[in-house]
This record gives sequence, structure tokens and C-alpha cells, in this order.
Amino acid sequence: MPSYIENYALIGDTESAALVSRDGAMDWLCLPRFDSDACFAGLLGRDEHGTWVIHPATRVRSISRRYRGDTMILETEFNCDGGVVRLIDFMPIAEGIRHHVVRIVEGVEGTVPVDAILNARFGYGATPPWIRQTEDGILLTASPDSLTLRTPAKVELNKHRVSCRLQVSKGQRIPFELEWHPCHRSPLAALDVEAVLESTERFWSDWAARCRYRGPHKEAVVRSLLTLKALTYAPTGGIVAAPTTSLPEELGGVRNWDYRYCWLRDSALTLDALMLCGYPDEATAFRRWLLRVAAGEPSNLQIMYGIDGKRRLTEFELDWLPGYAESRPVHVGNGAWNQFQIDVYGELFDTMYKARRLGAPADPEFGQMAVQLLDFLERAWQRPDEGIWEVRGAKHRHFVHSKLMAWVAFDRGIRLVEEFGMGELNTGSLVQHWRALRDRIHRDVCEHGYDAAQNAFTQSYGSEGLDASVLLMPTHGFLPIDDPRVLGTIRGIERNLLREGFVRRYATETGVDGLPGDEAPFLACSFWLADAYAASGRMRDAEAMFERLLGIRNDLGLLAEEYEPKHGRLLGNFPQGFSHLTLIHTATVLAESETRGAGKRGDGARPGVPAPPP
Ligand SMILES: OC[C@H]1O[C@H](O[C@H]2O[C@H](CO)[C@@H](O)[C@H](O)[C@H]2O)[C@H](O)[C@@H](O)[C@@H]1O
Repeated sequence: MPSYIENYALIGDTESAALVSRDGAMDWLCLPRFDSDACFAGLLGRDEHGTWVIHPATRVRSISRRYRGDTMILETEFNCDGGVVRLIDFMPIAEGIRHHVVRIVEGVEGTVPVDAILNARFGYGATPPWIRQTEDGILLTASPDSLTLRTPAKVELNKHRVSCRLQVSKGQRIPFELEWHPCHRSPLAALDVEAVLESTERFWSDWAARCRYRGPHKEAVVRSLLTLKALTYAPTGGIVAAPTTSLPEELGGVRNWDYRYCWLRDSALTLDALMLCGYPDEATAFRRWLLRVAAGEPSNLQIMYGIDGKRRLTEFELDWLPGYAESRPVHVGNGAWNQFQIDVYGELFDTMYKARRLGAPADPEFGQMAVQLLDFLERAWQRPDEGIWEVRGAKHRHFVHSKLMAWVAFDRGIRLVEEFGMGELNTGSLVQHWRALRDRIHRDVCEHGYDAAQNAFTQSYGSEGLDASVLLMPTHGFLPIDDPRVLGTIRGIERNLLREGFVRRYATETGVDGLPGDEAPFLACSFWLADAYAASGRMRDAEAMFERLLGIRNDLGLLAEEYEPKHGRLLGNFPQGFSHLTLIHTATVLAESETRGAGKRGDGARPGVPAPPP
């Protein structure tokens, strides 16, 4: 039976990840990659869809858990009748080692009986394995996957599960090592569990120690950075939006999507966060990933790709899974892969520009690509699209945020040439042409995207509905923060989109997204409102919003995509990169405002981006 979303912890090895509940149930694990079929899909169904539970077989008085220092090694302590046991969960990172999960049961006090029950089901819960003892360990196999379990504990093999009852006394450490391998191959040799625990601890702590963020809430920033790092697929540098599929945006609803892919938007913003905090290597690896996927015909640029750059991410439903809290359908793939979303051009250029400003070297490939991309955008920016929120309604619209980001693309193209030369692009006539286009888009947005009656920029041309994505106007330098239209938009969003202190993306009641039901407030939008408050000098509101957001992280510092204040529940895929990267950004904005002097109005610009032209 799955737990509350906030009851899960993330562990990972930068190729895949698992979710472990407070009760010691590993209810989600896809191997060998983030986007592989799950062998534990209990999160989206029941135990019979795959789970691995290690839990005391006696009354538990209390449970506490933490990550070991700045790592992704989870320690859950069960305080029980008769003693205390600790469960240490991690996915090893060591030379030549991946696709393993290690769980160690450690006796801390007294003697505690502990049950360990491994219920693996391949193919997202559809395929029970054939289980047998081999000389390599206990083999669980069903084509094309195999898992090998090794443990010194005396286990029982049942038809579809492996179980044991341990008596764990103070000082004892009983390891369980699970390795994925293709069913036609043998597993690797048994791990030296203590050695890989040490190397994994070193990997994460060394990485976290490189963080250059200096400011309040460093612990929250570092945990968010570690989460983003854990969402990175090391072999290619791609970053998944979240490690899960179909955790619902509304309990019992249909808004359930697969996030185990790389969105240009989420990824570009992640790169900004990494650059801001002193991680140029990851940022460079990711820039290479971006440039590789963006290569080719600019009209073929997609808004998202697989972690290996795969293009066709066809969406389908897993009809045998009941869904998290009965939220159906469960999706694999994501139908947004072939949507048209203009903002990705802006995000791409903005990131390339910021990377240069923060000291990244020039990338000659981007110079040539930039001209082709802007050439395409010149023809495309006037087309309606599906927008940042990937609406599923049949009707494309002229989303204000999309046009804003078209402006950003030309603006950053111009700045790249003006500030960094960009070699052969440095021709006056090209930049002149882009300047004229930039001004034209600006006029278009101010004329068609602004509703004088509400004194606010709207969601799309001609609509009355508002949209939190336009809070990014001053952040991107489109208009200064003290422009009355920007201040009016902030007030409009406060009036229309705040739900108990958290910001909705837009009003779902308008039917704009083509989906039934509602969704909870979106955390990235709530961080954007905090940024807008800080920029407009409303420091108390900014800090209050930030504190509120920090307050809804789970006990391990993790955030989902959304939060429903009515029930006090995190909702949507978990943990979500978008939420964590906006947390880092807001922390940086607040730290900078503090340095400049509290209460003083900021310029609204993002760290690393110059203020808008007067
Ligand atoms: O709400 C409808 C859409 O929801 C998902 O998209 C959201 O997540 C993306 C990844 O974090 C983000 O880039 C996008 O801005 C969000 O709207 C889903 O992936 C879409 O398929 C769906 O239409």
C-alpha cells in the first residue's frame, strides 16, 4: 500500500533512482535507467506490483530518518519495543558499479525482530519473476530482466517472493545487495558493501562540498542541488524532470504524467542553478547534451527528449496499474514530445548567454546553430502554440509567456554578439535585424497581451484569465519591476491565483488545458512570486513566501511539483527538479537582496542577467 508522497525519500546513482517510504518500503525502482520499466511499481498500485519492505516485526514507537550528511545515503531509525534498528539504503557509486541497491540493517540498541520481504515484479508490476537459488545468489528473472539478491541472512524462497525474519542485535550489520542485469548475462562479483558505502559517501560529500552558494538556508540549497544531481543521467548529462511517472496533480484525477525525460525548459533552468552555485562541469556536460539534441533542422527542435536524446516518446497507458490513490491512467511516455512550445527557444538562448556571463567558455557550435534557430523563430514566433504548461486542449493559443520568451531569444542573441563577439555572427546587419524583431515582439506583447481593464498581462492574447508564468517578465528583463503594468500583474495574480498562500499556474476552471478536474498550486510559480516580491521591494512578503515553501518540504528537504494546502499534501511527480531549481534561484535572489540591503527595491533581473533597458 503506497504511502503519502511526502513520506518518500530519494536514493540514486545518477543513472536511476528509487523511492523508499518512512516504513522502509522501496515502492519505486526502475532499472537500469530512469526511464526503464519499473521492477518495483507498488507506488502506483499495491504490494503485488512490486515492493521491497524491510520493517521491524514488532511495535514501532517512532521513526526518524535523515540523509547521512550531504549525501543521498538514507538512514531510517526505528525505535521499537525491545530496541532500536537502523536501515541504511543507498545505490552505490563506485568504479564500474551501477544498477545496484544496497540495504543494510544495523542493530543500534537491544534486539529487534525485522522482516525483509522482496516482492519484485518486472514490467511495471506486470511480470512476476521466476526465483531460484544459484551459485551467484538468489536469481529473480523474467525476460529481459534479472535481479540477483545476495545476503548472509537465511531467506525463504516462495513462488513470487523472497522473505526472511531477522533478529538484529546491537552492533550487528546485515547487508542485502540487489543487482540488476540483463537476463542473458551473469551478475558482477559480489560487492564489498562497506567499501562501496564509503565510496558512495565520498562521491556525494565531495560533490556537495564544491557548492559556492553563500547565504541563508544553505542546507536547503545544498539538498536541492544534490536532488538535481541525483536527477542527472551521468552517461549523457541529460537531466530528468523527476524520477517518477503519474504521481497525480489531483488525488483520484487524470492529470498524471511521465516525467522521466529531459525537457529543454526544465534542463536549461537546472543548468542555470548549477552554474550559479559553482558547478561548471555539470553545466558544461549539460550544455553539450543540449547542443547535441538541438543539432539538425531548427524546425525539428523538440521541447523534450529521452535521457539519451531519443525523440519519439509516445505516450501509452498501463491499464493493469490502479494508479497512486486510484489516480488513473498511469502513463509511460509523454504526449508533449511533439508539441510546439515557443518558450524553449528563449530558455535555450537565455541559458547559453548566462553561462557565458558566469564564465563558461564559448561554444563554437552554438554560434552557427544560433543563427539558424533565430532564423526559424523569426518565421515561427507569431504562430499560436501549446505554451509553457503544455496544454492539451485542441486549440493552440498566443500565450503571452511564449511571446515573452521569443523576445528573450532575440535579446540574448543580440547580447551574445554585443558582449562576446560570437565570431562570424558579429555582423552589424544581422544584429540590427534581430533588434528590430525584438522591438516588434515587445510591441506585440504590450498591445495584445495586456488587459487595461485588469491592469494585468493575461495568459494569452484576447483572454481575461491570468497566468503565473508572466511573473517572469521582470526576471527576464522584458519590463522593469516598477512598470505599473508589471505591478498590476503581480496584484492580479495575488487576487486570482493565490490559494491559501500558494500560487496556481492558471485557473483550471476556464478549461484552457483541455483536461477535466483541477490541480493543486504549482511550487515553481510560488517561488516566482517570491522573486517578484523581492524585486519590488516587498521583502517581508518574499521571505514569508519562501519560508512557507521551505515549510512544506518533507522531513528530508524534498519537494514535489505541487502542494495542496487544503489537505496539506505534496502532489505530482516527486521529487521534481523544477521545484528544487526555483528554490535555489529564490534563495539566491533573497541572499542578493540581503547583501544589497533589505527593503531596497531590486532590479527584477535574474542573477547573472543584466537589468532591463530603461
Ligand atoms: O499540465 C499538463 C502537462 O503537465 C506536464 O508538464 C509539466 O511538467 C513539465 C516537466 O516538469 C514542465 O516542463 C511543464 O511546464 C509542466 O506543464 C506534462 O509533462 C505534460 O505532458 C502535460 O501536458
